[in-house]
Amino acid sequence: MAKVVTLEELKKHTSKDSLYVLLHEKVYDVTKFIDEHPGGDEVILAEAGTDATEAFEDVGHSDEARALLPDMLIGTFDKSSGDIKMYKGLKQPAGTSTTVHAAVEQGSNMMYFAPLALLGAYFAWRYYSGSA
Ligand code: HEM
Repeated sequence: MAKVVTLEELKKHTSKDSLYVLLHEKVYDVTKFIDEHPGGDEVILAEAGTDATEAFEDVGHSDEARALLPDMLIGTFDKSSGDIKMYKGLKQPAGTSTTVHAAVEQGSNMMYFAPLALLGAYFAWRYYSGSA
């Protein structure tokens, strides 16, 4: 029977000596595979202890790549064992991302506006002090 892996256990296997990867709520032991990974070891190590699903899917791994997974399967991830929302790579609930996006966009508008306002103030000051 497949094992249930907790967040705590996942976080214990984050080095090349023992490395677990979390993909689609399943946990894989990639320790033996890491040196053979065509994408290199660093990209997988960067996802250690977190949810690698989005990184894995963004690459568009082939069916051959996916066929390697069952051999490395340890078990399913216990979602109740940690705050899944803290996970990098997991989709935000609908709405949140647009709110965040808008806030970031507003922030960057301010970044343009602030120097322009200062420049305007400087020229206004020059104009008025020059004519006095
Ligand atoms: C543990 C599960 C993984 C397996 C079995 C796996 C397997 C493979 C395989 C077989 C390839 C060759 C291309 C293909 O067939 O799609 C590949 C490429 C690649 N993988 Fe993974 N991979 C895994 C996880 C990851 C993760 C978590 C990342 C993180 C970003 C990643 C990043 C890449 C990249 C960037 C390439 C492209 C390399 C290139 O074309 O230069 N892989 N992977």
